Amino acid sequence: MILVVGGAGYIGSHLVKELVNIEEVIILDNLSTGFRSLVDSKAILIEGDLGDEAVLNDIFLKYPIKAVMHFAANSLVGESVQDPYKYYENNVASTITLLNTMLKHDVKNFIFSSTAATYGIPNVDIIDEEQPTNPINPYGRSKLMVEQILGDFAHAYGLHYVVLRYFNAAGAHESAEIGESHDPETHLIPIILQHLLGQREKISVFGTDYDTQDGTCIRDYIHVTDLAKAHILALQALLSGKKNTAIYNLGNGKGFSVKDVIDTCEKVTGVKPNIEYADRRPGDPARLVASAKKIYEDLGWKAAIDLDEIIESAWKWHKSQMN
Ligand SMILES: NC(=O)c1ccc[n+]([C@@H]2O[C@H](COP(=O)([O-])OP(=O)(O)OC[C@H]3O[C@@H](n4cnc5c(N)ncnc54)[C@H](O)[C@@H]3O)[C@@H](O)[C@H]2O)c1
Ligand SMILES: O=c1ccn([C@@H]2O[C@H](COP(=O)(O)OP(=O)(O)O[C@H]3O[C@H](CO)[C@H](O)[C@H](O)[C@H]3O)[C@@H](O)[C@H]2O)c(=O)[nH]1
Repeated sequence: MILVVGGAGYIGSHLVKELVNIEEVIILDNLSTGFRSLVDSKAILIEGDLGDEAVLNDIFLKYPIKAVMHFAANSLVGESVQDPYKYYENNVASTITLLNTMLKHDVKNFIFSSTAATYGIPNVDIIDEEQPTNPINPYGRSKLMVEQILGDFAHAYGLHYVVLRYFNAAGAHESAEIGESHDPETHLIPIILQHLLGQREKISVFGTDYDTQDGTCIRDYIHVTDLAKAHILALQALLSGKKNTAIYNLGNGKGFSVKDVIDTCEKVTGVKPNIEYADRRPGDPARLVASAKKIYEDLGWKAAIDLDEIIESAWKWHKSQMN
């Protein structure tokens, strides 16, 4: 049985949809940003907080948990600058409670959702895991702190872990039963699609004077189902003893500018957008593109879904939400 913390959220629910086919799944989620409706009916959902030791103890006593996959976090960069306590409390302190309780019950396999934000502003075009980590906001720092804690816990307590640093997660499940639901929504692709469905007046492009080909920021968009598959390979590597500790980037290895993404959305949907060119959003690096070579070499994982398909899947989901 696998415990998925934050399994009612966007990325966690997509992982659960794949994982229920091969393992029994129990989800712990406080539904602060997640939704009961995203949870697969084959999984057990416990509504509770990951910082609540009593709830965690009950779970580890009652269920034979082999591994924990930890998606739960607050993850809005701007909010983390305004309210760092919330981020260090939920993303770091509560994660320590989770790790400590796991270890007390002799559960030693852990998969952690980290982020490209741990790299800060990189000075290379393609980022591999050897690049220095230098996060520029409390959100990125909270994730890097947990990565460092995992290293120390592995050394001292024999914890086995895989850290997955996602670049820009996007898209929806092929069934269109689940997809990206954040409230408020801050991510580029859902914002564009909501606009094209008439739910927003316009799209604001944040910054046109970056040192990139068309002046807008470049990102590496990765489909949630590709992310889910990487988690399953990481889980199998931990459970089989093939890997004890590892850090991997998860991305497509291809960069698309904000303008490229808007153009692709227009092509996929056939709807013309209303675009406003606005100032830069604070804290945005000009370019974040992954090298995911390491996880390919170690576990054979490679992203399979390209930007057109990512947007097609997201469009299908957003249209289904209109009804
Ligand atoms: N979305 C992205 O592009 C992206 C990129 C890099 C990393 N990440 C990381 O991936 C993870 C999942 O992101 P997401 O976009 O699915 O976010 P999300 O907000 O949709 O999901 C997070 C889930 O965790 C739950 N949660 C939060 N705090 C909790 C707590 N204290 N106890 C129990 N449950 C709690 C929420 O209710 C929600 O269901 C996060 O850790 C995030 O930092 C996301
Ligand atoms: O309305 C919008 C929304 C976004 N953007 C731009 O589109 C790009 C992508 O922005 P997103 O908000 O979709 O994604 P981020 O790259 O900011 O953030 C993602 O990557 C980060 C790592 O850098 C974190 O991990 C975070 O959780 C994750 O969502 C950025 O240049 C942003 O400025 C716009 O121009 N207009």
